[in-house]
Amino acid sequence: MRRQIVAANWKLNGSSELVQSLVPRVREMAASLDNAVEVVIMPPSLYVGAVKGLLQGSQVAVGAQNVARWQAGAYTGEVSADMAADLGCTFALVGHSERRELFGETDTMVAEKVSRALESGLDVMLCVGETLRQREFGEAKAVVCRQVERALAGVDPGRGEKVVVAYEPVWAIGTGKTATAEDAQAMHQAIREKLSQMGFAANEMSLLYGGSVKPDNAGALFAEPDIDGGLIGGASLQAEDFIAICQAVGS
Ligand SMILES: O=C(CO)COP(=O)(O)O
Repeated sequence: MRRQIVAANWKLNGSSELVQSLVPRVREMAASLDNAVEVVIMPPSLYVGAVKGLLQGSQVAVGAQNVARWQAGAYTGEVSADMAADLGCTFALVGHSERRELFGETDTMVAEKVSRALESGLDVMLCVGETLRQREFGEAKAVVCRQVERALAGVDPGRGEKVVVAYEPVWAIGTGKTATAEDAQAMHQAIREKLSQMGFAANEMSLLYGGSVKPDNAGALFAEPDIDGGLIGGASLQAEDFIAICQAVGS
């Protein structure tokens, strides 16, 4: 059974005040959702404990936006997958394009982080996506499939249920430009084929779309057969918008 998931990536946004005002509203509205969507909040790691505390007894999950390549040691400023799991996270976002571009994360580092997250019992939300230039050169599918292959090369294909892939075209993130539902579907299909070639039970795996998802475009994206939910940046900071996007799954 393919999971339907909508995840909030707060990125470097938030405060104690935002946690206190937003999380209870998401919790309340998630409880009244009439679909089976899994809702995940991924705040900056310093707020994970506070967010988790406000979600006790709720089905809304918490995730880490990033984990270290190491589980412990002299790595100042890092947060490990073990620590995220210890604080009640059930997901780790790995390989976001902002991490790849701004923090120099290579496919090798992404693969190491995938391994650490799985070792810690977390579900991995692996982000992949092409730049505008790569798309214009007709390389989008090759780039994305290579990212999938390299990130998951060390993962036992029998563990596919622990892996979610989020396709986020770099040119659509925070720009207001969304991939058309048809283009996104075509890429999701290519990702599923790649996963299948790698030996994963690809039809059982959940593939999310991210990049300027808003309440007014979520329905069309989620109606596509290979798009199982979304990874939401800006719109996840507004309770109404985020919940409207959650409601668009399966509707
Ligand atoms: O990067 C994203 C989620 O991880 C998408 O961000 P936006 O929804 O702000 O475009």
